[in-house]
Amino acid sequence: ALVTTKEMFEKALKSDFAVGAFNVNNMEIIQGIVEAAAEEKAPLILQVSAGARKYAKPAYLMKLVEAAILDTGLDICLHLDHGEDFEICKKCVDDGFTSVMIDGSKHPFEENIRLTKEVVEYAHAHGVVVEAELGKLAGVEDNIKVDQKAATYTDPEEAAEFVERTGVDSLAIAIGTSHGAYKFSGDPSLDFERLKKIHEMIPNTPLVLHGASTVLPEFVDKCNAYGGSIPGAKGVPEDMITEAAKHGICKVNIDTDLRLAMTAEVRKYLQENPSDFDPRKYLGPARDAIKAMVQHKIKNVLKASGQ
Ligand SMILES: O=C(COP(=O)(O)O)N(O)CCCOP(=O)(O)O
Ligand SMILES: [Zn+2]
Repeated sequence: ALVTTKEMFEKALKSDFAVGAFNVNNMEIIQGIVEAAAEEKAPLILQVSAGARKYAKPAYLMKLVEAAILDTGLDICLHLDHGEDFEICKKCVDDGFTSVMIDGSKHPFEENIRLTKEVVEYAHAHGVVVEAELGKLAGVEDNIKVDQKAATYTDPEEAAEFVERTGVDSLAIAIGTSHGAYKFSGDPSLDFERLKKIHEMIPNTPLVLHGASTVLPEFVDKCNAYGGSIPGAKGVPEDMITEAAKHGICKVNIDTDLRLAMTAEVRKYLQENPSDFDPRKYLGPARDAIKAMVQHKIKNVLKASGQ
């Protein structure tokens, strides 16, 4: 069935695992992710950004997720990723999403609170949970661009006041991650001291980590070997994600690692099979690559198998 994150986050908050939140925008990506979660018997969040809604059209995405539930019997949370304003959050609540993010992190503190409260009121009235964001991620990813200088990490005291005043169900925090494939110019590092302080201040609030892709070198190399060019791409080491799940992180956003796995596979297939032109020939292996990546994340990084 379509479920909220309430139950899965209650469990994740008490244990050392985190729930994978994977971005979707087409059939093969949804199928690959869902098959992996079904095999791992793991809790699952499928998340749709504004860009994905524009790309695939809301009706298609909703029906694909309903089909996934019909096909597997899985409980799945359908989540709006980075909702910019009340309107898109309302639209998704009305469309049947079970969770929405209102990302007010680019606004001043008081405006972020006002906007988040407005969404919480509407969503809760319809049985939908809300994720908000405090602190700014750096980095670039489609519509999500934050100038490095303005990137400021989450303040633990502000986080406590924010959660108290908004009633939000989960909080996305900034502790050094950023969207996309170029997260660090130097050595990767997360501010674990800050994470522990935030978790101490709001121990009952599930925390969310955006920009949590590892940008696995194996897939960067594979992309580059078959016509790609993404030198210097670097993400968050997987052991840091596993560690973060021990200190309040309950939801881990992963998009870039899926993109790399899928793109590497398509590049490889097309280069090795110049006479093929049946999309099933390369979208099939791409789907398998998504499934393998998600299974790896659930099993070895999020430790969410069987949860
Ligand atoms: O946190 C993440 C992904 O982090 P990652 O890049 O480390 O996978 N997200 O919220 C995904 C944002 C995707 O937005 P868009 O569809 O506009 O490109
Ligand atoms: Zn994000």
